[in-house]
Amino acid sequence: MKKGPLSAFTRSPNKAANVLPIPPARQRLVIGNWKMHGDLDLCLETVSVLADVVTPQVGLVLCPPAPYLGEIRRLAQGTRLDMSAQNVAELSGGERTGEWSARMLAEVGCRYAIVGHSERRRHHLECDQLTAAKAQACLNAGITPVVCIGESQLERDNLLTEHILGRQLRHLVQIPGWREVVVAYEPVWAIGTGHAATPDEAQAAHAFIRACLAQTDPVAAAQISVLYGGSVNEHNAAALFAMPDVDGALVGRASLSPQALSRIYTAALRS
Ligand SMILES: O=C(CO)COP(=O)(O)O
Repeated sequence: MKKGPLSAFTRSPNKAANVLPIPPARQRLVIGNWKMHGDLDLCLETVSVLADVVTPQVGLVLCPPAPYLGEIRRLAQGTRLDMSAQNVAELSGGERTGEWSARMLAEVGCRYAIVGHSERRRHHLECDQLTAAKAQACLNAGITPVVCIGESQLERDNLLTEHILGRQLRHLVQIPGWREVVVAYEPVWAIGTGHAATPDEAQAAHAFIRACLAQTDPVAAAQISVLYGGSVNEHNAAALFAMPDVDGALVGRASLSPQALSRIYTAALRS
């Protein structure tokens, strides 16, 4: 299904009452999360290198620190590049100095927002409930949340990976709009370490994520995009993208090199 050239939207509707429609192909995405790195020069260089690389087949999303969203928007105008925020408030407004709402992100051209990144969970003590509330706030404003989940090294060592992923997903499926989210499997032990999950490890986790979601809605589970994040680079990307349940990548450090991000994107395009 992932790589089929035809989606349900391009086939003529099947009138037979007892035949399920063919689900649309999953959206494939490469997202470059700069975290708290970058500057105006990187905005210019990244858009210059990537603007002509993007095709409709795979989304390419730049996720700079919030102060640079306006600059990316200006530079990327008229291209197929999309933009994401790294964080968003769960509220639609109010007395919350230093926060911003999903509506504001939508207004300045963000199509996505990352929620529940392990660095937010660790340094800002964000929990599963708050992450789910942020995801719903995004959906209410017409933004697609990229919901990060993943286990720590200690949890992995104690064979708790499935337990942790299951808990994180249980909270997610309680929001009404969960079928519209993008999930990013980001094992904490792989983030910033240079040790990515192997393709088989990523595939096993992604299949488990889909199986968990299928307990609530099998059709939605088959259609949701599940990205892998954690030390993705231009050398390991193609093997990860070859896995049937890996629909793209959330790239950290390597996205600070526009050339590396371009090569990762090209690997996604060829998968
Ligand atoms: O956290 C990540 C992306 O959100 C992954 O970061 P790295 O690619 O630097 O490991």
